[in-house]
Amino acid sequence: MMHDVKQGLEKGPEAAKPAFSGWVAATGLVERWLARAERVDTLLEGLATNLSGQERARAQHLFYGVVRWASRLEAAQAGLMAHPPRTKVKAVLMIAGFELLEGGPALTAKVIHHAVEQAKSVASPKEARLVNAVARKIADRLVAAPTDLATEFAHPEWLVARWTRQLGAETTRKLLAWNQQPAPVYARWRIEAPVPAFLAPTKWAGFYEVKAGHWEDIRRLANEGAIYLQDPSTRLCIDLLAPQAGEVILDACAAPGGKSLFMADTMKTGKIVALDEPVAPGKSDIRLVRLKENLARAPAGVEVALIQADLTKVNTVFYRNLNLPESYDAVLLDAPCSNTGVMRHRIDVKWRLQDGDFARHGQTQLELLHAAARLVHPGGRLVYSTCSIDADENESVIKAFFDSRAGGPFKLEKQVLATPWADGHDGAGAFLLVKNG
Ligand SMILES: C[S@@+](CC[C@H](N)C(=O)[O-])C[C@H]1O[C@@H](n2cnc3c(N)ncnc32)[C@H](O)[C@@H]1O
Repeated sequence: MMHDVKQGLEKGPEAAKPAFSGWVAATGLVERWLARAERVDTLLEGLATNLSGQERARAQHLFYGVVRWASRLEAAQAGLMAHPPRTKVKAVLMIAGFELLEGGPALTAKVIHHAVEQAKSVASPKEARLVNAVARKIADRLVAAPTDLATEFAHPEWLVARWTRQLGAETTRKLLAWNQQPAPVYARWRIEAPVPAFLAPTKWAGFYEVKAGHWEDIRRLANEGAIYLQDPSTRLCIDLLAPQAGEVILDACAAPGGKSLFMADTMKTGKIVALDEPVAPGKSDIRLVRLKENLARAPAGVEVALIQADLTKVNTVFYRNLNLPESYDAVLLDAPCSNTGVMRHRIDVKWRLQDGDFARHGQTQLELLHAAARLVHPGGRLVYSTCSIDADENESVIKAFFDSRAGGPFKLEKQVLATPWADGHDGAGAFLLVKNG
């Protein structure tokens, strides 16, 4: 049977839905990722719904594994073939390579046999013979001990060099090893009801680790609003902001709304204005769709308003014209960032990131911070937060703010910097700035 590049992906409602295996679905995902550099989360959203829960989990596991280890898997097949294979065949070899890395030498024969059998249908019998010959050499290369951190942990060299300069080699190794581990799924429990047994308590109050094999239950609980899937690190900025009942709060970079909902759950009564920038032409509006869905789940006592605007371009008249407050008891600025604290979840970030991005983000973050600061009531609170572990996006932004005139009325009350290797969850930065009364 021949499949096209969309194997395992939805082709529209009219298309027949054959029951693909997770392995075959993973080949389709890897092929598209290799061919067009589509984002991992976008590709997964399109994964066929006719896969069983187990096969879906398998597809995701293999796809994530390949993306996590991409540079090492690419290096293992480099120069082994006289001509570059079709992307489909490269995808087969990369999945087999990941299984070889994961399973170790004891599984070599089994993994290669399976990959060859799959290649016969996914690609062609001739290409299956190529897979058979090449996969053996890949297996030999993958057992050889890597000589440097970037190769060993499949990260870009420049990023490893940057972290080594900032953190030292030992901590960088811990961070790299952390990033390469499959991430547990965490749920924040939102309702007054007994927590089901497939949610295991964690040391972070209100957060539970989802046990494997319960995806349908999780989907149902999320749809019912009993849980919200988010990492325990998300609590840090909310704890600093400490939303109070009856307050009027601006979530200045709100989409997809995980923290808006967290604040609404914490305050139980009051008002949240959730702002995020308009969707650029040709871009997906999925984050705003999710924001709307999440705001709709806020407790009844919390009034919510959603606005699409560029925070840096609107002034108080804009809010007044919308009948919204011109200043707020508290403002959360959860700024766009490099995502270096969440690379265990956002597995393709490292392949997109560039060295210059840190300075670029820092500049944007400072502009956003200036804009957010203008919207804080006298005596009000402003929390600046990122999911970055980089000082250029955390301490340096706060320092530049206090070095400017806009920082004058504010005092830095408290700051939290979470790092995965020390805290055991995603990395994050959060800074509480209080405005003079
Ligand atoms: C880290 S995300 C926010 C995540 C969100 N707080 C949550 O917990 O779900 C940063 C957000 O900032 C938004 N953003 C970036 N620049 C903006 C701007 N100039 N004005 C408003 N929103 C902006 C992005 O669209 C993105 O949704």
